[in-house]
Amino acid sequence: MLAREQLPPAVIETDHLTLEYATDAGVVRAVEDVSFRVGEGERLVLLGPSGCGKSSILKSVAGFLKPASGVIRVRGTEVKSPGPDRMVVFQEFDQLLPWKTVRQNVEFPLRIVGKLARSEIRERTEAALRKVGLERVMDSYPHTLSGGMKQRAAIARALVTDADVLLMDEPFAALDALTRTQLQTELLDLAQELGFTLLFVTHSIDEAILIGTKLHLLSPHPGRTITSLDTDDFGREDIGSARLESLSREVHDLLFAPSARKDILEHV
Ligand SMILES: Nc1ncnc2c1ncn2[C@@H]1O[C@H](COP(=O)(O)OP(=O)(O)OP(=O)(O)O)[C@@H](O)[C@H]1O
Repeated sequence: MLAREQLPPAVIETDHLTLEYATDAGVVRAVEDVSFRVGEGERLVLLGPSGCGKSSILKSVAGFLKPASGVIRVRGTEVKSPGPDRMVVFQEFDQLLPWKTVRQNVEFPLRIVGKLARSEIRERTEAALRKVGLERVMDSYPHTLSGGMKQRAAIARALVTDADVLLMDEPFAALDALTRTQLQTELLDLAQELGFTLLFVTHSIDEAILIGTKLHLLSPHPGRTITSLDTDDFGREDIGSARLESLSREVHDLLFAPSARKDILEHV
């Protein structure tokens, strides 16, 4: 465990976050009293069963859902609305508009902001596409790209606004196992190369261990913190190893076998 002064500077912090939805049947509490901290360049994965509030937390960090209580800060400033510093990458990268080229898709957020000259939009778009290695397909349409290239385009679209915080909500959930593994690896390469800070949601334990430098485990509805785990020393070389399998089993028990929690938490 690092002393607080050795931790990388905080990028995202939630402090006793509680999230609720008003419905016709009354108030639904989705998340209760969840606190976590994501440092510069860290990848924190929110992991928990369906309905525990992972997407709600992501939405609230993005600025689309106001806390019922508690605070969210990004680089020390309270989040009150969406901002260009943090971008959401949705499932299967389906925010890419099929009728626009890769270049047009990536420049789209800059056009919406509407403050930049055409030449600057062009320069920034091309720089973002070069960063993710897509300069060759700038003028292609999304349906002609591989899954990996679509992911790169979606990330370029986030980076073009100078966002250095990416929020990803189960981006690989609907993909076949092989493509999923390939995209997980690509995401890790990009994260290392570009150094963005990542908040990632999944309900796959293996994916969480592979992608995350930290896991934040949530209990079933309403989501409360079970524990946080440091998984920085697990990487792609551990895929299929006994070490990863053993951690994966422990995480499974923490999530789904409350009776096992006490023993496990005593030695993690
Ligand atoms: N717009 C909404 N209105 C009312 N209730 C909602 C709304 N969105 C989510 N909820 C409820 O909040 C709880 C948490 O939902 P959320 O989608 O955040 O969970 P999740 O952990 O991301 O689930 P999954 O893994 O299935 O995507 C659920 O009980 C859900 O029914």
